[in-house]
Amino acid sequence: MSTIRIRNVRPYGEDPTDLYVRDGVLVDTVDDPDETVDADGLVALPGLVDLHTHLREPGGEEAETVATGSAAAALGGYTAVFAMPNTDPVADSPVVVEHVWRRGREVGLVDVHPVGAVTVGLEGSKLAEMGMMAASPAGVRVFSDDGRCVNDPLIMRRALEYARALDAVVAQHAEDHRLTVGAQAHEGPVAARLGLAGWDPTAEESIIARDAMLAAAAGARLHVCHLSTARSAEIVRWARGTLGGARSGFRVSAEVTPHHLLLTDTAAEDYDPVHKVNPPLRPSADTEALRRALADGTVDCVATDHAPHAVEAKDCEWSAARPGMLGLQTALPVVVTTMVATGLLDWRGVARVCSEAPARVAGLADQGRPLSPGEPATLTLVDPEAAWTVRGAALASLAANTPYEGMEMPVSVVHTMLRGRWTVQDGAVQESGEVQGEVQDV
Ligand SMILES: NC(=O)N[C@@H](CC(=O)O)C(=O)O
Ligand SMILES: [Zn+2]
Ligand SMILES: [Zn+2]
Repeated sequence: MSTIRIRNVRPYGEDPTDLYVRDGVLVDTVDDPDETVDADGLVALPGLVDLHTHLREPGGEEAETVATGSAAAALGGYTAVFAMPNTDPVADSPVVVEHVWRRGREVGLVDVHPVGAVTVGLEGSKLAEMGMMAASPAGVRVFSDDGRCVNDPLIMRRALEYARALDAVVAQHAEDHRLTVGAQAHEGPVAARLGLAGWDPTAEESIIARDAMLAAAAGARLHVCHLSTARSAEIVRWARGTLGGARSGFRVSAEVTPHHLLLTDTAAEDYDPVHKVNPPLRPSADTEALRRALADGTVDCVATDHAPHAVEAKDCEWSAARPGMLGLQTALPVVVTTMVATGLLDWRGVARVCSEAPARVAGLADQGRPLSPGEPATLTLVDPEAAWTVRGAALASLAANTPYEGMEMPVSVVHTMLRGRWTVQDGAVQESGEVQGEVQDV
């Protein structure tokens, strides 16, 4: 492998320096590097890690594939993504998770870690082969029925007990489905005025409280997917403190999506299903509380919930449309808009919530690492001044369902590097077509 000098770069937005790479690892210095890149004051961050991505393969290849989703991820500054199992077939067995994992390695743009389903077919009634998925080459350590909630408390308890034994985490899509039958938008004055059936926030909050208690009793790790209300954050805070206390092994973590930090329920006023998402967009009091909870560490990290949908699934009346929106290429700029421009986080904080914390939640050893000698050369270089305008058709995803169409984003990802190899240079994907570096085998 080669040696690289990245000149005049600002790690975490701090003082300019040079970074050196040898054989995929950051080193103190290199004499006579094979390649020199002038970063011209770009901000360097550890490669971003997304705990919540829908890559749609297998079965949904009209909306996204491992290849197109990996390209979108790399362009967004990501070096690792967790692919949700609500595919067709569902990723509830070693054969499906291995397929996704192998495709990720073949594409080679980001580390693709399959999330295993908690229950067979996401049906909520019978536990999936969690142990077999954990033992497979895909080394599954995150389990979720995302898209659906593990609603049955006894199944959830058993899943948490297995997860604890496997040193894995259960990521819950917190939604009591009994409370959201037919729900279309956040239950409140906006939905009432628009004539859309309300999605009761208690459906989310009650499951988070219940799961925190089940996880504490099991001494297990629970991760809350796409937390969306102020009260949900309060419950996580309580679970960490009062409930957490002396219980060994118990830990609750939580993620918030960029769209729940920026957009509010009034977005539905245009009846454009591009704004339909699960959980629904909430009022501004919630968005603001979520920003504060992310800043103070109550919410650990940002996760995109990148949910590509084919035109047919979105180009229809609101109630018939599928929920979900694109996120990988707009996540970092939205975090800058909502958290950095508002003074809630600096670039160190962005590295924490977009890279270090998600890597820690998922137990990744070689992602979310400091930008220091001896660490993997896995990073992204961001131009903090380069604004761009979002065009769904120009994004790398096969689908175009971005809620930010025509919106100006304040920063641009310029280069992304995975273990010493450029996956993106000057905003363009560098195709590799082969497995690069070491992906954590088990
Ligand atoms: N978020 C969504 O609205 N949709 C997700 C499922 C999910 O994350 O619950 C999808 O798979 O499309
Ligand atoms: Zn979900
Ligand atoms: Zn999801």
